[in-house]
Amino acid sequence: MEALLRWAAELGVSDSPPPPFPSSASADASSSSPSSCIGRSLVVADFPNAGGRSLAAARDLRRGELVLRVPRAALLTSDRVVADDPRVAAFVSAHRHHLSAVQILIVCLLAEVEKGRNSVWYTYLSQLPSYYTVLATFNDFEVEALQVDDAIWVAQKATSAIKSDWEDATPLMKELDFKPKLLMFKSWIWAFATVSSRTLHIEWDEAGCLCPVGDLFNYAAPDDTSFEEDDIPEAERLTDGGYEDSNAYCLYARKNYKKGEQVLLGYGTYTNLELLEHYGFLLSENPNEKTFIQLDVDICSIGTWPRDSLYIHPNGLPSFALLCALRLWATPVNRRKAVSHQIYSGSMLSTENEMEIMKWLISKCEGTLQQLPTPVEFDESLLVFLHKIQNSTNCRTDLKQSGFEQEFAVFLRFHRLELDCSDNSQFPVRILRSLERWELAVQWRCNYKKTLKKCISYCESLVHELSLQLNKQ
Ligand SMILES: C[S@@+](CC[C@H](N)C(=O)[O-])C[C@H]1O[C@@H](n2cnc3c(N)ncnc32)[C@H](O)[C@@H]1O
Repeated sequence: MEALLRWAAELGVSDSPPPPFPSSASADASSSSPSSCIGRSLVVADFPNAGGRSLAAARDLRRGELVLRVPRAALLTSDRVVADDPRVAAFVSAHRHHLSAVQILIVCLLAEVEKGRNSVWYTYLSQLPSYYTVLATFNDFEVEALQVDDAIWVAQKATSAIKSDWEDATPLMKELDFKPKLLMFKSWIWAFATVSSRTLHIEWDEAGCLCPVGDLFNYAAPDDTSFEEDDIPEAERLTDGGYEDSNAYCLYARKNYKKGEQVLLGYGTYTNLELLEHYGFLLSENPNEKTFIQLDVDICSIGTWPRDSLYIHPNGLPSFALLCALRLWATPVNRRKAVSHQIYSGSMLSTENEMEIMKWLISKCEGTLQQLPTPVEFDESLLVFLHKIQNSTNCRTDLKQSGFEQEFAVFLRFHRLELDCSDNSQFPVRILRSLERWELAVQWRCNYKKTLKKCISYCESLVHELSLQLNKQ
């Protein structure tokens, strides 16, 4: 890490704003060491329960302060790799018409990996994670563990899209004479996940750029109230950053931070499945989470609401659009036109109509939960077990006590492995990584089921209230 921070300093990456007057230059020079690009506003720190390696405030930071500036010379982009290497340029240009911007960036990244120590990006590349947990890395066992059809479909689609991207780009990589290891799908997935989880947006390339040091910020959901944005007028809201006229990527503090606190970026508003797909993690509390249930086509097509607006919020409440669609759907066909203004304004139509849709939602959520192979309580205990077994020094005993011997036997069979923990030996690395992804899948489905349960409770209490009202009438 020190080597990366030194290398980045040489390229002009800095966490201190450029001095406003020449006289302050000496003060700046004394506070930020040339051996590191950070230290004045940020330090590298580990947050084991909040994303691992990241950047923390080196001092109290004020909302809106520039915390990191990464000049264009330090950004790894396709055009930079191509400009530095005429051979790569020639081959890429011959294939550009049939490859996407992301495929080209992946090939450029792998071309730099291929160069090893001869790459100008070697110091940066050496600090990249050696593996990822994005959905496309999930094997069949881990995908099945998601249990919910929609999520399984998203995972399978992600893998097949990446596979077809890899197949399309393979002739170019062969022309570039990549080593057999770098031609493998595994290497492509690694490079894809690097690009997917670490690039920042730039205007001139839709694949984005890899931003050394700037890619060490972990994520917080953008409308997290900790960002203190609620009472700021839209026009004054601060963005996390972007590429600016000053020819540098500039990143700003979105809230006040105390010294030592983790400084977070809002990469965008993602559901947990999207976070898992693009970044390989999920949030136990995600304000942007959307829980979708299977809806008949007559509900989906009843109004003008897009399908992705018909969902359940993390607190169990149906989305505005879902509520409106159900109210309209539960109205007799010949009355629908007459009530449409009420529907679109979001008003309840009648106690009976509201009771009917609440009861429908209860039975839909109950039916969905019943069809899933395991109840939420089982998933919760499985999560405790999976967490424990990954850090276990005595897995045979831990396994016996857990009651998950059967599930674990299926897992081991999938990996064609015999359990041998008699000598307290650790699991092989590939098994530990699979356990990590299995845990993520169970975490995802557990959150899904909890939301459906919350929806049932919410609807039940509303039905109760409404029936009291009906009795009074
Ligand atoms: C841009 S990188 C951030 C730096 C990264 N932690 C590292 O060590 O290089 C994004 C990755 O960090 C991890 N990450 C970011 N925010 C996270 C969070 N809130 N919870 C868990 N993991 C997170 C995920 O693995 C994600 O793909």
